[in-house]
Amino acid sequence: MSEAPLLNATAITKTYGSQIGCENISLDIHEGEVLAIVGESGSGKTTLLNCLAQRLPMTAGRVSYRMRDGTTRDLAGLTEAERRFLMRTDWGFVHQNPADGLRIRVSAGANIGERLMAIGDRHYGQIRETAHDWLSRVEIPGVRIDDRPTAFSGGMRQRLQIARNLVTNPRLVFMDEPTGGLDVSVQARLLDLLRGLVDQLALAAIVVTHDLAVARLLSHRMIVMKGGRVIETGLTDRVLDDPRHPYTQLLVASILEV
Ligand SMILES: Nc1ncnc2c1ncn2[C@@H]1O[C@H](COP(=O)(O)OP(=O)(O)OP(=O)(O)O)[C@@H](O)[C@H]1O
Repeated sequence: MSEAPLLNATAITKTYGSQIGCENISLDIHEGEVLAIVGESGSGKTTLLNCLAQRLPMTAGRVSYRMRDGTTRDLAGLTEAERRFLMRTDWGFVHQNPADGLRIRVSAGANIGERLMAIGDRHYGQIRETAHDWLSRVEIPGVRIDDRPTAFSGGMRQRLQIARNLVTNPRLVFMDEPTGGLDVSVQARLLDLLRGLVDQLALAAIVVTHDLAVARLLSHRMIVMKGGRVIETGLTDRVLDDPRHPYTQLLVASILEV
């Protein structure tokens, strides 16, 4: 892992009127590191993720990012064009609902190809070949390349969304409950696939999940949120095997009882 963090967040707060979304959160993420954000419903996980990914304006705080050219930039200072370019190239965002991250009316191949075209690729044959290659990497048969995502199962759609995000070789991928809403057996397979891709590509990822098994399998480090605040943070195995905060102890115990 490189020493300077890829992304640094300092004292992030987001309020919705008088309602606190998340409060005074600071964190670092390094290249190739997977961070899980866990906590009960309403604890502020999605709010934090969306602030980090610049999808939601923060009430206070700062996010800086080490760009591909090596310079570290305060993301509030990016121009709209720079911000869009960053999101299309170096970042990915995997939504819980694949329909939010796909263009549902165009083919699977076009869903992948579109990201490549957005960064300037113009060679149709090459784009199609890359799309084909990515479909097989996410275990979608190449013969389905011209099918629309509407003809896919939930698991296939989610795998397509992942391919669409990874085709530009991002260094950081944000994921909001990537296995939520799928059958348990489909979840397990998707999680396996995700873990393989994250390893192979040495991706950094920030993964929101309420499922501690997802955190255990995917992440190196985790933060536990409650009421908009971080109440515990540490290496995933340490937090899950030896939780220190009473709330984390409760969270871990409730899973073990199931
Ligand atoms: N658009 C909004 N307007 C007002 N309050 C909001 C809005 N979005 C979130 N909140 C509030 O902010 C707090 C954090 O919500 P958030 O969705 O970030 O939690 P979460 O941990 O992601 O929950 P879940 O797991 O249910 O998605 C909650 O109290 C929620 O009601």
